[in-house]
Formats: sequence, structure tokens, C-alpha cells
Amino acid sequence: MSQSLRKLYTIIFVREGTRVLLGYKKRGFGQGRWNGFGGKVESGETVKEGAVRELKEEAGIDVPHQDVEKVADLEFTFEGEKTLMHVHVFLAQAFTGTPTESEEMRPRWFSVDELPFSDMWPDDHMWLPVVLRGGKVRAAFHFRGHNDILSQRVEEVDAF
Ligand SMILES: Nc1nc(SCCc2ccccc2)c2[nH]cnc2n1
Repeated sequence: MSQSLRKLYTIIFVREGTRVLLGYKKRGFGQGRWNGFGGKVESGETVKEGAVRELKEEAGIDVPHQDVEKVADLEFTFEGEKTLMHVHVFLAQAFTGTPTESEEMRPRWFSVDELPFSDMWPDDHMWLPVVLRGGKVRAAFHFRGHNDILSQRVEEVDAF
């Protein structure tokens, strides 16, 4: 895939013991689904900086960069569309601030054993449990629309 059609995105999950902070996407891409916090990486910032920025903007939460770890590398393509979404997924284990609703996201804590997968992207149950138990995942999913997965590749990796 030529580089120009690859777009960089981030998702960051905040974990505190057996619970994980998700946000309900109120508008835009992925609206109506629970997800980590994230979005496009802006020019002039690293993907990790982008993840930390989005968490602050979308949920009012601050995480120190040293407590933010890369846990998954995902690629999403959509039938009939040229762009490839390259999503860098991060996990933060320490944070400051109180989760606060924003225009984009309504934050809520979930038990890691009771994630709302029926209200999340259909690929998430294939990789999120792995990263929440300390694993690292490289995966690619080819979608028809936003609900049907036509093909997928999911592998656990030792390190990024
Ligand atoms: N969990 C998850 N997230 C995304 S998009 C995340 C990146 C993003 C993009 C645009 C706005 C905000 C956030 C997915 N796409 C297909 N499956 C998926 N699973």
C-alpha cells in the first residue's frame, strides 16, 4: 500500500486494576460504540504524544508518558475505500484527573471481564482481551462497511 493512503491513528486504554476506562463515541467515526480514546495523529507529534493528547481532550485524563505502553498495532481497510487506517494502541496503567464527558466521548469504567463487545467494533474481542492481560498484538482486518469483517489476521507478538 503506498504510504500516502495510510493514515495514522491512536487508541489509548486506561487500566486501573481489574477495570478499564472506555468512552462512548457520541459523534463521528465509530459513533455509538465504546472504544478507547483516540483519533488522528497530527503532524509534528509522535503517535504516543497523539494518544496522550486525545485522552486529555476526550476524557480530561492525564497520563505520564513513561506509563504509556504500545500494546497493539492494527491495520483496518474497508471494501471500496482506498485508505488504510494504521492504528497504534496504547495502554496506560497510571493516570491523574477525573474522567469527564466531552463533546466526543462519554467515559465509563468497565470490569475487564465484562466489556461491552456487542457495542464495540466487531474486531475488538479478538485483540483487546489479549492486550488487557499483558499481551501484544499485531492484526489486520478488512471490513465491508463498519460491521462485517471479510478477512482478518491476528497474531500475538513478543515486543514492538
Ligand atoms: N477499537 C477499534 N477502533 C477503531 S478506530 C480507532 C481509531 C479512531 C479513528 C477515528 C476516530 C477515533 C478513533 C476501529 N476501526 C475498526 N475496528 C476498530 N476497532
